[in-house]
Amino acid sequence: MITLQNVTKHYRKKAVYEKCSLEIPTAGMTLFIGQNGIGKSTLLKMIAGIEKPDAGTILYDGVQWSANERKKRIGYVPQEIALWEHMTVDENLAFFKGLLKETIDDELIAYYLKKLSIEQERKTVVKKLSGGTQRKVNLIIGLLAKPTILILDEPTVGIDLKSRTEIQHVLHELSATCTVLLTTHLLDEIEAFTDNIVLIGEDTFYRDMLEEKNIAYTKL
Ligand SMILES: Nc1ncnc2c1ncn2[C@@H]1O[C@H](COP(=O)(O)OP(=O)(O)OP(=O)(O)O)[C@@H](O)[C@H]1O
Repeated sequence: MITLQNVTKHYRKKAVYEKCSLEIPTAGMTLFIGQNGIGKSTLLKMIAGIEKPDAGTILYDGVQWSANERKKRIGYVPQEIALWEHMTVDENLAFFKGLLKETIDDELIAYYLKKLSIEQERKTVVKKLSGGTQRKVNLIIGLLAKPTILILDEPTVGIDLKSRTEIQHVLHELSATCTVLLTTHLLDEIEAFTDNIVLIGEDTFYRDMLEEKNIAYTKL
């Protein structure tokens, strides 16, 4: 269980979270949904340890993790592409592997490249790849450290249906052994990943939509 206890986060005068508490199961996949600007990315960044809450505590299976533990155990895949664009896919993978102490082995990397249909692109420089392919490489980078928690901020934004399906399959598979947390604005993803949905904010559109589709959710 990932537990948020009385978490408060402000940006200048804007209160994004005010004494918020939430329990997120570590089994399976959790989707965070809600309108633009409501605080989904902020929440994921706080769980990943990239942003610090102003007050409150985040516990991982009942304990607080040090910055080092979070770095070791949490894979974070940002919304924006975080790759070296003048380097090839293989060079990027080697570079990011080099920053880590323990990583997944090359066979597993080859497995993900194949599952995501990008094994032909290994020698291509990133700037020549489509946005969708870059996003897939971004995802594999997030998996390199063998995370026990994988956090993805809109992992399938702006990519075609086939690629989205491939990413969804990989995430489903991963969620059997790893906690997967992600944000999405896509209805088909909300319907496909109904393990655990957290609705952020008060907008009734989302609540009505989930209730109409009979999808259970937790409110934050
Ligand atoms: N570094 C920052 N400095 C100042 N304000 C910020 C910062 N990061 C986020 N915010 C503000 O905090 C609020 C929540 O932002 P956040 O990015 O978490 O929302 P979101 O739900 O992920 O949005 P979207 O769906 O558009 O990605 C927004 O009002 C945003 O402008």
